[in-house]
Amino acid sequence: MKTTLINQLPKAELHMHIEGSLEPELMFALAERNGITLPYESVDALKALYDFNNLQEFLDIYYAGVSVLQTEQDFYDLAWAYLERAKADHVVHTEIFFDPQSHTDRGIAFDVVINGLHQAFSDAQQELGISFHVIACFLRHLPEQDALDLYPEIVKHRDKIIGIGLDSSELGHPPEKYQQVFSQAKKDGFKVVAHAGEEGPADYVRQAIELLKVDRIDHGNRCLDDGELTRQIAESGLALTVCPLSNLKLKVVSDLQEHPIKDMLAKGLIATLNSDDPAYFGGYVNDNFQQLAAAVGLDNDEIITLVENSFRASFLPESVKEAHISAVQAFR
Ligand SMILES: Nc1ncnc2[nH]cnc12
Ligand SMILES: [Zn+2]
Repeated sequence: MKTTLINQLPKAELHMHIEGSLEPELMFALAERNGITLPYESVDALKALYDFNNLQEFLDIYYAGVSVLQTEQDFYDLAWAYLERAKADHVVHTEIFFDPQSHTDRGIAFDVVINGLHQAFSDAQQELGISFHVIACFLRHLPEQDALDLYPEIVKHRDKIIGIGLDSSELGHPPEKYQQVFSQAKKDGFKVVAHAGEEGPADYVRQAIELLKVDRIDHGNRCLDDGELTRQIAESGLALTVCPLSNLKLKVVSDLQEHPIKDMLAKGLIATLNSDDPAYFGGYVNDNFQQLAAAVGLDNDEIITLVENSFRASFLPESVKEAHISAVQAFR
């Protein structure tokens, strides 16, 4: 049974926005705790809005939702809720994104955000046995100067942050816009990743690789439009963090049966499966595996390869990666 295999496999999750794990029930609870009135009548009224035609329609709701996150405890509770779900899905390592500007731009101190998140992840490492890395993403719809202004805060917390990323509205905001801050981060020894080729063209994927020198590509679906680029990515071993239910909900694919995951694997790409914004897209990582497996007919070998890839593509030390990969190989 695929469901049993998927549930039992120890896995890493490499593309999950912590703000995108804010379930409607927690949003309402935090709103009440902080004396905030949400512009939605009820949890059900909010959920009814989770019907998106594109990335921007989702982002508008996602940025409105973060208004309830005010204190260190709020960020702790948000992260802890995700970690309990991750544990249930047998996630043993997670590399999560957060969007600092979505908080600092409304007056929440960077320290409040990172300290709350870090405490939850440290506690989870002890109590739930889940290791973690944290990646701070810049919002690409904002000017690069805003990212440069924020960057010293990230450096100040470099003991808690492994890398920087690039997310938000992709079309019209190509990776080339962010070369300065990415080259500085690279020089400073941070890992660098970028969302590319989710809605944007294959050329944005090429820019992320050549201009930002990314260590991993988030989404990357549209690289498939360019055969030569796809071959280069496969040859270089650069991994893609693919998010099937996100692709479906944001209409990157019109039907899960049309998801290009098999094509990606057949072309030698190191693809991984992830939940992106699970509270908004209808499923955590195992739901992504299960629904995709059912839709495109993934066999056991392909499922195991995708899980092996999750460790291979992680920023864990090589020896730790190898130990996780051996544990996964035992399922072959
Ligand atoms: N899927 C996604 N694409 C771009 N930015 C995001 N921020 C949160 N989820 C995102
Ligand atoms: Zn994402």
